[in-house]
Amino acid sequence: MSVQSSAEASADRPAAPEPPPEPGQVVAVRGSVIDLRFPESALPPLFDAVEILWDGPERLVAEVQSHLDARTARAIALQGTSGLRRGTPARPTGGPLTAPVGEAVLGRLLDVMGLARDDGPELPPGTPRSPIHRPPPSLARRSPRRDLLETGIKVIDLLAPMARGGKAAMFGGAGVGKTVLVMELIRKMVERHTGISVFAGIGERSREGQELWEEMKRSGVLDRTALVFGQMNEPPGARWRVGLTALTIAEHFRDEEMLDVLLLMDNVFRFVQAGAEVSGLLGRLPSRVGYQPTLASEIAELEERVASTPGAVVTAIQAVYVPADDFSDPAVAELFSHLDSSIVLSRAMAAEGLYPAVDPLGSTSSLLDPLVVGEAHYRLAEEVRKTIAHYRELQDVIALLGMEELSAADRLAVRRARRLQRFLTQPFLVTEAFTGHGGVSVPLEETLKGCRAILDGQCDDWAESAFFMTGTLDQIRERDRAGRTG
Ligand SMILES: Nc1ncnc2c1ncn2[C@@H]1O[C@H](COP(=O)(O)OP(=O)(O)OP(=O)(O)O)[C@@H](O)[C@H]1O
Repeated sequence: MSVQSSAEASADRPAAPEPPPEPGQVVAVRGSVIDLRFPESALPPLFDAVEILWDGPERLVAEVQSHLDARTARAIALQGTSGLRRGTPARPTGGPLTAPVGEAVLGRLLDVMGLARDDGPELPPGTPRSPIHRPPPSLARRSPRRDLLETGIKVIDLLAPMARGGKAAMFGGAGVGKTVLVMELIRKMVERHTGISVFAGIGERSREGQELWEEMKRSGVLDRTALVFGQMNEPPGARWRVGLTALTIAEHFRDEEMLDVLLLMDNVFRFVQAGAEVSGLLGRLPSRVGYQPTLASEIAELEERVASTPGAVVTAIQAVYVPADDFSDPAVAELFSHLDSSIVLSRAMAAEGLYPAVDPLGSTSSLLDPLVVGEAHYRLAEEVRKTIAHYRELQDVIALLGMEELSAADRLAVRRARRLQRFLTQPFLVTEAFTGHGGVSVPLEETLKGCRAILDGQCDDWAESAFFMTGTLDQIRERDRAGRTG
């Protein structure tokens, strides 16, 4: 019997396929944090995904966050880890987490991993996937747009105009109307938007996701929309990464299919909050107000990727929860700096029922510039702000001494400011069911005409109540007349 040397034997055989990556194993589990040990040559790089080969209720994937030594990685799980034991095998996937992209995701509701979470079938096996971590487009490839996007919402079009291809956010404390405003914008824009829409539901209630799904179905735009959810009942890892999954889907449509994208994110604060939870779980020292030390870079990592390129436009609308109504909160302050339009919702206005409770003085937009909106619009907006600001200054005096103590000029200013405040309210399409008022859309031209007329004193004698929750000046005139004759 002849014995072949091992070298001869391997020369005779055809080349063997690459062996699978060396499996590692779980060495510690603390909630969502998993420590994994690998052979030294197989330690996965930072941000790579590792599959935990367990027999738990669902697929378990973790993202590497740090290297404890040459063989041990610390990772954050994207699903629940309850029941996971030390010694469970784990295999690096050879790259970062990927999201399914393209045609197949339209009309579907997905989770952070891109798994279908609606009642439909799994995505087709050949669906292309893209890594969720990638750099933002270079400055040379960005094409900032300054085309006005008329929303039909008076106060926004007048004081914080939005841009097609820009980034806008609604800021506000709990229950002041962020979600209602985002839903209204979706209703108004999605139907006339010709591209596709991507919605990221980050850390909010599952019920809201369900309502949105129904809303999209009703308005017939679901087949042009992808919804990605990581809601408040999911682990921090899922809430932290779900925004990137949605962005990856949006980027594919922008870069590969050259389609305009409407990107909606509710709620970006929950992304920051999830990042803070992850940071704490990983044992990093907190920074200001307990936030993660990487707060600014995490926000930039998300926001910088929301960009328009010469081929296609990405218009982003975001909701931002403001904890304890504190606008100096570091996360909120950091987010402000990334936006074109910041729409601030005021609790005092919501308490008075002045919906949408958009604060005329706190809301800003880089588009409110004479070179973009024109000199007349710009001056009018400034005049509206000045009149309302003056009224606010006088409010304490009025509360203490009454209107009678004001000068005639101040009384007139108060009269006009109150009419302006009411003129800037309007009923929404999405609130028809519970307010009983039919929703209205007001063209910018009509908004400007109305404000001009109020400031010029043409409506000083009209009943104040006629201005509340209506549309154009003509409708208000009719209401006022009806009130007098009726
Ligand atoms: N434009 C509006 N017209 C009438 N009512 C409104 C309007 N906006 C908000 N509301 C009232 O305020 C409630 C809370 O609104 P919404 O859920 O949008 O707040 P939110 O800021 O998203 O709250 P949270 O931070 O708790 O999610 C609504 O259920 C509704 O009763």
